[in-house]
Amino acid sequence: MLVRFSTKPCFRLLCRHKVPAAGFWSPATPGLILQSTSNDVYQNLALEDWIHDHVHLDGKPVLFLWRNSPCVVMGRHQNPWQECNLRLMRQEAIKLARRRSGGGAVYHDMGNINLTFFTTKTKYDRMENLRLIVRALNAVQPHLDVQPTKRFDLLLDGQFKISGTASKIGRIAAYHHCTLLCNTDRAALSSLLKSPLQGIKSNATPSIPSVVKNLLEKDPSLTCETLMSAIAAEYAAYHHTDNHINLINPADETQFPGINSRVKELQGWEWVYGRTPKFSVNATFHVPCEQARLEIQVSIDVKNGLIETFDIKAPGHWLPPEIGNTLNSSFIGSKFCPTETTLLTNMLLRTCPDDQRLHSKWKILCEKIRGIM
Ligand SMILES: Nc1ncnc2c1ncn2[C@@H]1O[C@H](COP(=O)(O)OC(=O)CCCC[C@@H]2CCSS2)[C@@H](O)[C@H]1O
Repeated sequence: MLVRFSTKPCFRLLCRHKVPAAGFWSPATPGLILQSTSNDVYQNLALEDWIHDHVHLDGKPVLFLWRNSPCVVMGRHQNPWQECNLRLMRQEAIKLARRRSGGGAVYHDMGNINLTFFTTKTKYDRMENLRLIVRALNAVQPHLDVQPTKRFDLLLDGQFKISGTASKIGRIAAYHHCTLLCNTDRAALSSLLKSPLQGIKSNATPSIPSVVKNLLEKDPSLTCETLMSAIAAEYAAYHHTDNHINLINPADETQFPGINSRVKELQGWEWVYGRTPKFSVNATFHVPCEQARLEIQVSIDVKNGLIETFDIKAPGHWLPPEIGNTLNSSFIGSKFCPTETTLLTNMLLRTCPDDQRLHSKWKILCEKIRGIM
């Protein structure tokens, strides 16, 4: 498979808006294949949106190939507390991203390839793209049994999911992006995509869990690089275009003006957590009390990631009602987030009477509350 690499496609000739010139791009080429040099999920998602918003795709579809260091990418209308194990993600420094397309939450690492098919809205065709991937896979390994489903997943051997799809359709442009599991850490995938929380009520989009498999488990001689080259070659053949893979750096503000502010937005708490559809949590904790265990109930409403109502129900002999009320009202308006809860708790402890027993109860309670965030 002969795929040539080069680094500077010229976006000026492609763009709907004026951007600085860079490198080469033949306007006669009926398509373009790009590959990101970055493994940062926020930069790659920002580049997708940049291309969607700036590039003139009429008669020039674009295929963008990218891989990320370990992260979870949820859909635009999802609830991260419901979809993933946030505590584990923080512990392992796994990034969390919210994409602009809908659908469920997936895990990415360097063993997972992402493919984004950009077209005009009228040329948008997910099944055509998936069939192209299947042809590419069969060109590398004719014995692979891979089929697209009605949900636009790709299944290996009729049962194992190897690819999930999502898309964004704009006024003029559209993109279909999908994953391809080559050699992903499946243990990490399943532990990170499992929320330990019960008792969340929301209208957020739920993910549809599947049994997944890596293509390399089927054929250990495959590599992500071979598969990307095969897909690029098939894309070039199908679109009668050059099979150059143009390497691009999404951090390059001179090629992609405004990209860095898009990256910042995608990294921000307001986008990742604050865009979660309104939800409520009901949790029950047990706290030690003399030789017994007491039950404490907490109900929280969260809107835009901020606590809207907070109601803690604890036996009056354990937590004096006026302290419970202070806790309830002080949480209102703060972020549903453990760091913010720690700050709040420390501040409250400084203002409350110097009662060591109360302090320790308060700390236990706040630790439990942090545990659900
Ligand atoms: N990387 C990857 N690939 C395929 N399937 C996965 C992956 N990670 C997790 N899963 C499985 O899919 C379900 C969720 O399926 P569900 O159908 O709910 O969601 C999706 O498939 C969304 C795909 C989004 C693709 C985008 C392309 C570029 S940025 S992300 C999850 O619970 C796991 O069982």
